Amino acid sequence: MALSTLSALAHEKRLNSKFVRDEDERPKVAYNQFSDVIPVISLAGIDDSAGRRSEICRKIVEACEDWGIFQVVDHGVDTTLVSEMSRLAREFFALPAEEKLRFDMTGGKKGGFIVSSHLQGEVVQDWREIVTYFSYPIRARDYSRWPDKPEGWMAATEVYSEKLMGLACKLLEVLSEAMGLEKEALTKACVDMDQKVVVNYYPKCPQPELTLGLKRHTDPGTITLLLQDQVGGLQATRDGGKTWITVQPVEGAFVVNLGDHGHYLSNGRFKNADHQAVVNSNYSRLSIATFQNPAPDATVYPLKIREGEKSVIEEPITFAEMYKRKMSKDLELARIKKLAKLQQDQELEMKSKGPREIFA
Ligand SMILES: O=C1C[C@@H](c2ccc(O)c(O)c2)Oc2cc(O)cc(O)c21
Ligand SMILES: O=C(O)CCC(=O)C(=O)O
Ligand SMILES: [Fe+2]
Repeated sequence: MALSTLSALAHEKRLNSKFVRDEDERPKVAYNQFSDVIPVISLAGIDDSAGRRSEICRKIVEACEDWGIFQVVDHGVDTTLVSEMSRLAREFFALPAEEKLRFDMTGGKKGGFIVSSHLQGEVVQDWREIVTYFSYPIRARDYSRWPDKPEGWMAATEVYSEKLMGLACKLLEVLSEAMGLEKEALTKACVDMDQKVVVNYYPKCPQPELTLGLKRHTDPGTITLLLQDQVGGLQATRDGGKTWITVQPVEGAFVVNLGDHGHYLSNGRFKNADHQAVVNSNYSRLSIATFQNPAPDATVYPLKIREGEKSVIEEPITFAEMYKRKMSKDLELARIKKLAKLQQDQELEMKSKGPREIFA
């Protein structure tokens, strides 16, 4: 059975088996057990080179070296626009299934609505619905894949995309300077920057301890700006998934995280944040991720290799190739995991049966 939306499953008592994760992948920390280790940085005064700028830049760079994640407030994106975006996004997910499915993107359509994972071939499903649209470069926009409901959504998303592109470029300027390069170095390395907006909706979940809203990953692109509501669920790890922290939601803030491209361009100096989203049975949750990616044919190679360092990348490759390799690696890992699980189940079955039953 193909999944249409999660609404029906959300009302069941037990979690549908398609969403049940292996024990090692299940949440280790609650969605609302917040940590304050991820810094919240005010950008007020960032354009004033004689004033607070150097202090702000220092904090941003420290956070990128430490976790690859920080939050920004006083970022200059209008608060009314931000709350309009959240309100309209929530209204979209509250539409009847057939309205959302008018934008169904199964079968590889570029943008629209889909349930769960974007990775075909994943064995276990993520407990989320998404609506996504490609906003930059402007010439590549396909408005027929942008939802036309609720009213006002399209106009709000256009302005939102433009403002977030501006904020992302400003943050990349800070990181370029920290690498001892010209301000535009990172944006230039993206050639013609792509932007993709993914709105994640995580319905209430009957057994949240068995599943994830979005499995552990690093974002592939340069930098991601995430707007989250006050529920909580975004988690990060710095030790390969042994321990996790839940990011404290801050009203009106953007969570900023670096992706693989940002990590490689800095030759590993800036971390690509390793993160996931957990769900809960009390509240549904909404987050809006704005991915800033390089153009597919942009070259991926460190912009600066410090003395005594080796490049983290063997040879220059295109972003399209980097993305393809990441996807195949993710799928290969999923395949190995599935095989290992099958084998383990078979061994358990053999052990539970006596030799007479097996050879009978
Ligand atoms: O949905 C996501 C999450 C994330 C991601 C990308 C690639 C992976 O292999 C992975 O495990 C997670 O970043 C994204 C980047 C995009 O451009 C689109 C997405 O839908 C996503
Ligand atoms: O919803 C969240 O908190 C995380 C979303 C995310 O990591 C993503 O969309 O890539
Ligand atoms: Fe992510």
